[in-house]
Amino acid sequence: MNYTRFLNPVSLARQPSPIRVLTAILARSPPSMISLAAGSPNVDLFPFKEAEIKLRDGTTMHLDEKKMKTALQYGATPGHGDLLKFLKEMQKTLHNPPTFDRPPDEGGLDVCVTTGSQDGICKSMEMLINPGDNILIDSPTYAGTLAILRPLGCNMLSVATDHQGMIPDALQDVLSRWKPSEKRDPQSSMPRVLYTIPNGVNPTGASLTLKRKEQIYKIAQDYDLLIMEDDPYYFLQYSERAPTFLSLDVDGRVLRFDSFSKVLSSGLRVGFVSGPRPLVNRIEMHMMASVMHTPMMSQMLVSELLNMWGMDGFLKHVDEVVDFYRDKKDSTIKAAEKHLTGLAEWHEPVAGMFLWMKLKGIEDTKSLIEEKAARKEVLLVPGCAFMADDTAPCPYVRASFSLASKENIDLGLSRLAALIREEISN
Ligand SMILES: Cc1ncc(COP(=O)(O)O)c(CNc2cc3ccccc3n(O)c2=O)c1O
Repeated sequence: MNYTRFLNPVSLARQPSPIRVLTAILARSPPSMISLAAGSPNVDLFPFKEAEIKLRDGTTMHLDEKKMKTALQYGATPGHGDLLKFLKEMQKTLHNPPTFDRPPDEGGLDVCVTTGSQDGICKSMEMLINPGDNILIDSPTYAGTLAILRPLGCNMLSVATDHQGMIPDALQDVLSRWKPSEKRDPQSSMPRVLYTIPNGVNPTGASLTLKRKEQIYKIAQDYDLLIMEDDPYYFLQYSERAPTFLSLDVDGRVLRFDSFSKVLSSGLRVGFVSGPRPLVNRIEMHMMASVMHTPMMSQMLVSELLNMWGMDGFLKHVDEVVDFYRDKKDSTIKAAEKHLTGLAEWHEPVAGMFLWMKLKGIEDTKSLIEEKAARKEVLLVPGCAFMADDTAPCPYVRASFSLASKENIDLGLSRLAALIREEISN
């Protein structure tokens, strides 16, 4: 893979920070090394000494003085060592990437902790995209990614999706404007990046089948596309976890974004990007210049928990989380069938926390939701929020079933039904 063709001038201009280089040298030096280099504050002056964290399962996690000092001090940009080690083992166990043992300059797999997957996606788009570039995205897609892309001035080429995610034939149709051979023409306007959410799509709740992933990966090979696999709902799949693009990635063309937000904590802001070393290295240099690293306290809490639980313990917790969301999904579908049959259409989600509904007889849901629904005391997200063109009418709404009680989901959907009846009778 020629990774340089994917990098924009800003990313190509990035250099490792001299201070971070010294930090890395110090990290691998013997205790006899005398450092007069880093401008790090003296941790003995920090007021925080140690911590006991009570877990819901009745156990306790203890941050002793040594761990507390590490958690309170500057750390390495790629992430806290113990956490990074666990994450790399996790990727090997769950995805067995073909690039795992490849040399770094040949696209060997690397991992960098990010401040939520949002941070990784944002830094990656700011590494890859130039104003005027064409980029391929799911339609509909995550509003947070649209918010990243809009200011970059690129052309978002929407690829149709259905209840099984991105449609490979639709992707091929969008790309039919170009010849695959144009991948060798630096002046070509052909897209270089494909962004997709493979599981529990936000907002549709759809998941790509393995067959579709294989078809999409083949198209990405034909046109030399990078695949950005944004997968925060990977651990929220209601049935067996499907193979990922990372597990198919024989070329080193996948940047995968994982997140602990849906299973451990969203407020700790711990995610991680996995992908070819030449690309992850550029993200790290951006991280050095922007925030230096994801907060060490957050990383320490996640690292201590994962290393205490081990992979089996973590996946046991994931199973409990999946049981919760599957049960909430079931009660949401029951309520939708009870109140919205004939008024709306939907597919049953197979992962995640969202129900995507098309309201019948209503051309655009924006004013219905933002003005009238609020008066009925029910809040959803209008479908236009998930569209590259958010000015076009959109008959869809997204309902999230993660927080509301089953009773309130039932009441909320009954209020939505009353609202739809009023709207279509006018
Ligand atoms: C597909 C996809 N990719 C990346 C992310 C970011 O996850 P993180 O940075 O790892 O925590 C998300 C998070 N999605 C949302 C977050 C959110 C936060 C406050 C309020 C509302 C929110 N709504 O509605 C969301 O959908 C996502 O759905």
